[in-house]
Amino acid sequence: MELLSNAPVHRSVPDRYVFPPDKRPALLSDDHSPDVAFPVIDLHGGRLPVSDDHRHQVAAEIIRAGKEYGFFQVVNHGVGEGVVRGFREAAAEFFAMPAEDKLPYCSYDMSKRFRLATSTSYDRGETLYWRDYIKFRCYPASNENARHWPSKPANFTPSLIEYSAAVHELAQTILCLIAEGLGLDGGFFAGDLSGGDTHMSVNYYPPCPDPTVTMGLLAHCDRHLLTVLSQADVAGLQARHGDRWLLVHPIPGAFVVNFGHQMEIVTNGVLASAEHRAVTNSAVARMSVATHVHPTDGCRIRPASEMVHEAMNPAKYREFAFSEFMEAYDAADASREEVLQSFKICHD
Ligand SMILES: O=C(O)CCC(=O)C(=O)O
Ligand SMILES: [Fe+2]
Repeated sequence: MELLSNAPVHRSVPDRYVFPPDKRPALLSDDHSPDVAFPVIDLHGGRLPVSDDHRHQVAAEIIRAGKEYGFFQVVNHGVGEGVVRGFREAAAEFFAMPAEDKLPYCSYDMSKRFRLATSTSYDRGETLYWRDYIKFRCYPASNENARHWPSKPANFTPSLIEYSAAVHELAQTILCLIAEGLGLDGGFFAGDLSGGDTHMSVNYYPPCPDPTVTMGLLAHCDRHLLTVLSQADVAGLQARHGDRWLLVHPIPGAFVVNFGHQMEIVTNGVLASAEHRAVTNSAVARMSVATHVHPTDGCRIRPASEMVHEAMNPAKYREFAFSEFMEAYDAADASREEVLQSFKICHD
């Protein structure tokens, strides 16, 4: 496997990374226009605000942002700066290791519990994406999960344990606020809907000599319930809003939050999962750390009864086990419409 993180610095983009013009990342909109910034929500330290009024206000902000964009950023979220920095540094050190140290982890076998690869497994076309990544289960830090984590660099495991526990707590707080904002019981998403092992993707995009002809990551929706992503201070993430791709402007220290397919299905379409993708830049390497909250494999997924009204708003999706969705997602190469097709109920 040819890793970008071990390649010599490229002076031009090799042909195998050059996309045909219709697949290149031209922004469909003016991303500088001030009216299209994704909402930034202050979480007041990350614990659930105690006063009901205050909590309702934050919950309402989240639902407003979620309905309009499917993406928002959170600040003052309670995850310590040092915790984020600690894991980001360890992950960056991992990508910087010599090829021979990384070789044992290289694999395209999606069942591997810790794997390093380049490009993506979801686009079987010839062109490669300008990206290396690691994927693994990051929480809980059980023996079953932790024994697959790399022993080098030495600070990888301790910093991951701290980071994942803090992001897990933040995700649960956000899920609680989402539930309350939708008029559901605060614990609605606790339990099986968010109780699967949490997965992590760390994406590494080295500087690219010509970002206009390459892509970092293909357009996709996340397959699980909720994503909490750190992109630090380097831009590259774009989210679809209507027919436009908008840049998610980096705010140092903030987390980007977006909904996966399961959130869209459980809320019967109210909180839709937005497509997103990553573009490259020529100046600096970019690293994003995406934490994906999963249902348990056997969890039965269906639109919540509170979100369904037989006459006015019938269920848009049939019931299924989460593991069935995972298989359909792989088979559909992550294409939003194709994957949802086999779970939709037609009402006409
Ligand atoms: O690099 C990014 O900002 C996007 C990563 C992403 O969408 C993912 O890992 O699912
Ligand atoms: Fe994603």
